[in-house]
Amino acid sequence: MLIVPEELPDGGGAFLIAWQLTGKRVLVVGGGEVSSGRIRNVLIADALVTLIAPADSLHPSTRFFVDHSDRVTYHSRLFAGQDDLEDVDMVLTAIDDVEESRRICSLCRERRIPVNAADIPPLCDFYFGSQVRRGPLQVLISTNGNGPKLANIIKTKIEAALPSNVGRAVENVGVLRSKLREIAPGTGGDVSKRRMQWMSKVCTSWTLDELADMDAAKMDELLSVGWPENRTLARSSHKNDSTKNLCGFLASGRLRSASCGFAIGVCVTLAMSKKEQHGRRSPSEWLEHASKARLA
Ligand SMILES: C[C@@]1(CC(=O)O)C2=NC(=C\c3[nH]c(c(CCC(=O)O)c3CC(=O)O)Cc3[nH]c(c(CC(=O)O)c3CCC(=O)O)/C=C3\N/C(=C\2)[C@@H](CCC(=O)O)[C@]3(C)CC(=O)O)/[C@H]1CCC(=O)O
Ligand SMILES: NC(=O)c1ccc[n+]([C@@H]2O[C@H](COP(=O)([O-])OP(=O)(O)OC[C@H]3O[C@@H](n4cnc5c(N)ncnc54)[C@H](O)[C@@H]3O)[C@@H](O)[C@H]2O)c1
Repeated sequence: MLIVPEELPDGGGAFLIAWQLTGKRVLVVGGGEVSSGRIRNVLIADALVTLIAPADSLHPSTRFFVDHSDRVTYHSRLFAGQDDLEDVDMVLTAIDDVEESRRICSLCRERRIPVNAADIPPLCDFYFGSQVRRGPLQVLISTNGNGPKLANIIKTKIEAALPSNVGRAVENVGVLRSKLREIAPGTGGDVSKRRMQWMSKVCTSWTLDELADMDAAKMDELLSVGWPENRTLARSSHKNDSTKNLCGFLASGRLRSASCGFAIGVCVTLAMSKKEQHGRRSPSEWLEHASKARLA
């Protein structure tokens, strides 16, 4: 829920976004080691790369991308001028010539093409950051130019703190969301609101391990039983078979008897004590715990 702010935010930060580059053309100028890192970063985002750099100066990893990726178009020469900027959506310079970087950046600015000049912050429209990637999970660590090495050190801490299955959990939630959109399509309005509320409930009531272990059958059950009845069938409340059937049955509202309330109470208590015993945490609880424990 959006709370009306009491004061304006402090400035001095950068705008953090997950820029979508699928099918966009990125020009990389320079073929050294830094260039190869840049190429890798934009290939991960499915960009189309044009590389301009003399062949005799290509770093082996840059050469590898030229030789193995059909998304990389290579020109063995120096940057020629504005014609090289035709139909380009983003420019990354990684050259050992600050004056030439300056010239390329000003040509880009004339065309309003976003540009990064490696290690020359005043010329950059955006900075690179240190990155953690686990499947579709992407964490960007930026010190906003204050300490790139520190960004790298913090990245290592975050990597060590993340559970190994976090990427799988995110992937599964993505699959579940797209399946949900198939059975409950539409943008905006009540259906969208209901979808968002239900997905939020699934993410908060299932543990990270459970989300990571969610298979196709479990997703189908969630969508065919949980979604219509607005329940999340959180596995922690029906892990063993005796409670599973009873709780599922009772909570579905199909059994109408005087014993109903008592039975549900027992199931919930059992499930809750089980949850406490194993100390399982939902992703949001886990993140809160991890940030306190590891980054303190
Ligand atoms: C994240 C990462 C991505 C990447 O570039 O690939 C990155 N630098 C990385 C490493 C790194 N860079 C440098 C060192 C040596 C130690 C040190 O100086 O601290 C190390 C550490 C190492 O090599 O281990 C030197 C350096 N970097 C910049 C300057 C110029 C200046 O500050 O004026 C100088 C000094 C040159 C000099 O002194 O002459 C500038 C920038 N570097 C940035 C990003 C942007 C700000 C990011 C942020 O603040 O978060 C920004 C502003 C522009 C940009 O390039 O986009 C990558 C981490 C990869 C990883 O995760 O391991
Ligand atoms: N951000 C970082 O982590 C980081 C780390 C090291 C260096 N750097 C900086 O990045 C830049 C590149 O570093 P590197 O180690 O890859 O350098 P490098 O010297 O290995 O490679 C430079 C490349 O640029 C090419 N080049 C030079 N002028 C060109 C032009 N006009 N047109 C096309 N290609 C041209 C060269 O032929 C070569 O392929 C340097 O300015 C360096 O200070 C950044």
